[in-house]
Amino acid sequence: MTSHITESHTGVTESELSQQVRALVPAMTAWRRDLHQYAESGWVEFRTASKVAEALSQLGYQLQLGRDVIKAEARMGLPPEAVLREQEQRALEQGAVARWLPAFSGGFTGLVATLSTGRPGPVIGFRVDMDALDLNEQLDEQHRPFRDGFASCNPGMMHACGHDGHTTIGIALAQVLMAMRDQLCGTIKLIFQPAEEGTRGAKSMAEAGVVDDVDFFTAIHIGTGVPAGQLVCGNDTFMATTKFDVTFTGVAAHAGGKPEEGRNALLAAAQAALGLHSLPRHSAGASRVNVGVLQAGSGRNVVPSQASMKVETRGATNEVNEFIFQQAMNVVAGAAAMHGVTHEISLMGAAQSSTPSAAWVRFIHQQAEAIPELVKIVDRQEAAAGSEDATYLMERVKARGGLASYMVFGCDLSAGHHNERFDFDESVMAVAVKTLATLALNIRAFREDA
Ligand SMILES: O=C(O)C[C@H](NC(=O)Cc1c[nH]c2ccccc12)C(=O)O
Repeated sequence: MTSHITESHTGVTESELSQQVRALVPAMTAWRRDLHQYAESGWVEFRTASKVAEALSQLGYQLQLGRDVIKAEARMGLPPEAVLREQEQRALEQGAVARWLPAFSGGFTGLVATLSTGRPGPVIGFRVDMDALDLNEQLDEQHRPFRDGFASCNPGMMHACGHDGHTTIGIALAQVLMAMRDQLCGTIKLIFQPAEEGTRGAKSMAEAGVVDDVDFFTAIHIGTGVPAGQLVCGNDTFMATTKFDVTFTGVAAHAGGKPEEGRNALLAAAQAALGLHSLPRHSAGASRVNVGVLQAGSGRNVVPSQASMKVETRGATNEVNEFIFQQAMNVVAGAAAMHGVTHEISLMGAAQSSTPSAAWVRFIHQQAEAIPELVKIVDRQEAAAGSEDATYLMERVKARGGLASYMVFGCDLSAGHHNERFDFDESVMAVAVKTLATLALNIRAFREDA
């Protein structure tokens, strides 16, 4: 760990950093709107990742790409091969930087950019995510991205969770830190992650070892209901979650003439959906179940032989989620048995719960006090629980003796996350860049027992 570092505060003035960031505001807006317009869902962020690679390589960062930062077998919820190929081609047509694409081909759309200062000091890791949601953007004049001509041009893909902002923050942070590298020590690692939605990407980056040398780690999010001007230094409300698909396979038959020869997959799925939503709870904390998709059958007079469901379980702790998930497996198997059909389960995504490191949260809190735009700084929030696969990276850092956190930068939103009218006040990006740069510039001042 890094508590032995005793050099004094770097004395970086807020105004110098402010100037750097202010100069980048027009570029940040342009970046964000470009990424918003060419929204790419999880594992197909070919254009996005290539643009990030091009920008950071030009800045002089050392890059690790694709398979070097993503463990193939640990990826979850990957689209079919044909979709990956088609989306890569589309990215090329939409201006992806061709020379980087081979590294990302086949669903390896992540990268890590490293700045080694050459001066002794800790490794600081910042994680941003790059993927859009599977959602059609609202196309009307009331929605600013449409009005101002930067609504998504990719059907069924929309940045409705702010990851276009996160990616932009990562790029701008890279610029600021490179410009101020003489005032930095140690090593900065900027982690650009694919497929956060559905909690599918982070595990593969954790298992590739991208944070194994990281002493101080934070992931970030904007919005999530936190008011503008507010910073949450150590968000700790993430639920553990398991995402899975179920397919039921029965036997089709004449619904009038020989129904007894059929095995009804639709009824098995319906039975399972009701059973899943009536699972017993756990005394150790909150839990959730959601059957988000159920599709079955092929025709009115045919006993349905096929059904599929997309399901998620969540729990306040890993233990609660595991309990709910195991119950869910029993329900699915039971429903299949009732109707004499077979079933298959595919794991599509997962995340853990994780608690930020108290000493690092304290440091973030102290450093954030110097950012004038932050009018309220809190360590944690009681919030409607969501999930985050950055928890895999947090847990990996902590398991190796590093400190980890998850910061949320509040901002005004036009609609809730995952809504087709979602948009955010872009000024939050500069605030985030300033705050994260401050952490890196002042890391020498960190004290375990401060
Ligand atoms: O499980 C997922 O697919 C991830 C997705 N994650 C988010 O929406 C991020 C998120 C939700 N709630 C919060 C609160 C703070 C930061 C980030 C978030 C979710 O919970 O559905």
